[in-house]
Amino acid sequence: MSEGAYQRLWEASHATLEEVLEKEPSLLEPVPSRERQSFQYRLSVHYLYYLGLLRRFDMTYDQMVQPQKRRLLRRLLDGVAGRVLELKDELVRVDFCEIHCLDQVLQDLKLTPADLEVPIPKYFQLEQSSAMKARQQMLADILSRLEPLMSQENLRGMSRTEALILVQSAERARQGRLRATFMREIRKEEEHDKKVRENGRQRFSQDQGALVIQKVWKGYLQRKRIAQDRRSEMEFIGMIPSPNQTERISILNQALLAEESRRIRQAEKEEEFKDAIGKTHESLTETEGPDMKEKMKDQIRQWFIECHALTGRFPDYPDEASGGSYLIFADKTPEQVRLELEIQAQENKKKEQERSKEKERKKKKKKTKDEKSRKEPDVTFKTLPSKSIPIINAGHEEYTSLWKSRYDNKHPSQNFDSETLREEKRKEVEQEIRAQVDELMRQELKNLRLAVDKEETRPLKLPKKKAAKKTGKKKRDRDLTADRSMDSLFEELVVIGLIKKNMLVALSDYIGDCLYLGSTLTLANKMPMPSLFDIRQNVALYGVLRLGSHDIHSMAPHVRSILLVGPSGMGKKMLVHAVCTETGANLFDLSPGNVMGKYPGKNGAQLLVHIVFKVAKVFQPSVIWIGNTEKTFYKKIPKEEKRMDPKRIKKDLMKATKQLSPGDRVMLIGTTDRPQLAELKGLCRFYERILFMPRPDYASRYVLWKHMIEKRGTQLTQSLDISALSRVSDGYTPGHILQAIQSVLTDRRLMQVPKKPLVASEFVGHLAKLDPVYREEEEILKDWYFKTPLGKKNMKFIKDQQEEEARLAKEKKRRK
Ligand SMILES: Nc1ncnc2c1ncn2[C@@H]1O[C@H](COP(=O)(O)OP(=O)(O)OP(=O)(O)O)[C@@H](O)[C@H]1O
Repeated sequence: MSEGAYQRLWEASHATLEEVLEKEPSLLEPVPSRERQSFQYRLSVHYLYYLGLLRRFDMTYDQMVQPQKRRLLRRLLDGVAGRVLELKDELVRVDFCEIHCLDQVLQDLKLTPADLEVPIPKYFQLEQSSAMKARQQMLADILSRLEPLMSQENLRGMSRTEALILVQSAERARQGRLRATFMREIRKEEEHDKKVRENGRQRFSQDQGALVIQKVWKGYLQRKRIAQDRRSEMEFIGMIPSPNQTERISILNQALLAEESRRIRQAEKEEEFKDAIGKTHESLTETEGPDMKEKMKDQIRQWFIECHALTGRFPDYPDEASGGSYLIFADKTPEQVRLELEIQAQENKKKEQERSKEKERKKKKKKTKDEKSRKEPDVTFKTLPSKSIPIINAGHEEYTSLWKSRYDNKHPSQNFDSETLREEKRKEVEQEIRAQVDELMRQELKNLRLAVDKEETRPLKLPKKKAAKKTGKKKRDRDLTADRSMDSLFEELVVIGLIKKNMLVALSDYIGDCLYLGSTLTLANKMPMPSLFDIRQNVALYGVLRLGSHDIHSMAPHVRSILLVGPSGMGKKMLVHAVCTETGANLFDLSPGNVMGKYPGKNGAQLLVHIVFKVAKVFQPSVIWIGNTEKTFYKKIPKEEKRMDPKRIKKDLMKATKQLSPGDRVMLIGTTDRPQLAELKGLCRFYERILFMPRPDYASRYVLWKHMIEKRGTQLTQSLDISALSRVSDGYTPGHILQAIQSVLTDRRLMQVPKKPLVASEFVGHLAKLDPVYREEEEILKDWYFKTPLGKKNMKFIKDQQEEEARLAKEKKRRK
């Protein structure tokens, strides 16, 4: 695609954005609880629109070359991502759960399930800072240094006798196998001879023989032709993929190459632009600077004189904090400026008085409100004020005023626009020169006062520094490792095994299809369970988008920790690794098993948590993974685990997590398959979001089988009934499915596939050897989930709804 194509895409996105922004204020109006459904519908529509915008802005930002436009696009992209996260939070508040059935909205907007996918901005990986890359290199270096040591530890010596026995048994096995093959062949020959002797040879005439051969050959040819016709028809109607993959792959490769070459051009143009920024700044300072300086001085002098003529005294010079002499240039008379300054001082005083009064008033109000709410629960829905909308608005305005109505929009240039750059830089230079002029003019004003009014120096009004808040914040915690460098702490954590190298796996590798009938199930009063697709989206929203960019993190509602709950093999660990891969985050492993014995002693746990959080914050983004997190929150520690002391770090962990603030890109991810063993309150208080992962449904199992088999390098054929496999694998997790595939598709079997196609029955035997997720286990997990705060709310909401429906039905009956 060309620069023009991306320009058109950008224009189309802004047309949609304008529509959405117009409707934004309507979401802020409170809506009574009975209109919950329509409110949820409006929220969903906005959510889907913003998701689409995020996808398009990401594509345009990734491929557009013009550096000034890219800067604006980046702001818009981050703003829209922030808004998506805000809307997700709103949806959770309205739906009382982490999954949202958007199938109906999807249909109404004429979108496809692929539009529900949360796009991960490509710049997360492409624009990783040099510091992040250096850190990854450092980790690789340390690990490579440790590797020989570890492999030496693992290498167990072998005695001479043991080695001899091993070699002898291998040799005997080889000879045995040879002899067996030899004997089998002899036996076969004997059997064949015996048969010939018994039956005697069948005699055919020449014609009969020719007939037999023709029959067999023609039958074979016809069968082959029919299979070919059938295959090409299926390909034609799109039921099976075309075997000519090379053509498809070469087209894809070409597209990828074109994208890559645009990225290279981006880097070149960015370099040029950076050069131009410096040069423009210099040239403006040299050419226009002196003029600007003189003009400013004249204007300020004029102001001094006018003020003196009007009020009989020289004015106070505005201090630096309030913008210096810039205040005078904002189209105001000197009198107005002076008055404003005085009024401002008075207002500040008033505000402080009012604030203290308001606090008292609020306290009283809260009391009465509490009493009221106890009497009549009145639920209303409205969205919270957004942090990202002002940023999106500003970006949209900049686009409209600067880029929308350009004459060259049809064939836009990839070069930067020097006029726009000069305009921007002029403002900057003006500010710098104003600061210098202010300094000079303050001195001049002092001299004038002395010479004209014989006035000694007036005390300069310094803005009062806000008194440090006494209430609330306690003293900052003591730094236990103040004398250590960050690099040495990092190295220590790697050596000790608390920082690990994450497995490279993309979030898109977490396979799973979405639930297509969510709304229908809800209408039938059946609670839809999260699909693997929902889980992937939630991890993208809570984990990846928040950690990937500092700007998005500080804009989005703050989430410090998430908990993944599901049976073993559901891919919890895989998701943790995927978050690290997509965002380039460090992986800290604070699982109880891994923490055991590290930093022992009374204050060891405190030191451990302190170092981990310190390094995680400095080298952000970071993921702190707590596997088997139920152990850290055990209700009762089992006897056999007492030695491990799994709750050792709990207190310090909770304290340190609370201290994470917006902008600290550190996320705690807990994983567990037995949450019922932990104390519910502590676990739910610690983890802000809980994502429940039940076993996969039919649709997900279907795509899992298909993808996993294809990933092993085989083409699916008609002989393999994936649908049947998906049916019989009900109750099995993706981990089980993967295990079954790995056991069947050995290298040997893969080589045989062209001659002997795969069939479903091959997999069933291996699957049957594995233990599925039993109904009881799943019921326990579900029961646990409905005891969590959000689960409880959900249950209550459904119960209320059912009661309401029953009441309405009764009333209807009575009326009849
Ligand atoms: N949705 C999925 N798509 C592709 N692969 C998956 C999926 N879910 C799980 N897997 C694969 O299944 C295997 C098991 O997953 P993983 O170890 O992450 O599960 P887990 O839930 O953490 O298990 P445990 O609770 O036993 O630690 C991994 O190899 C993972 O790659």
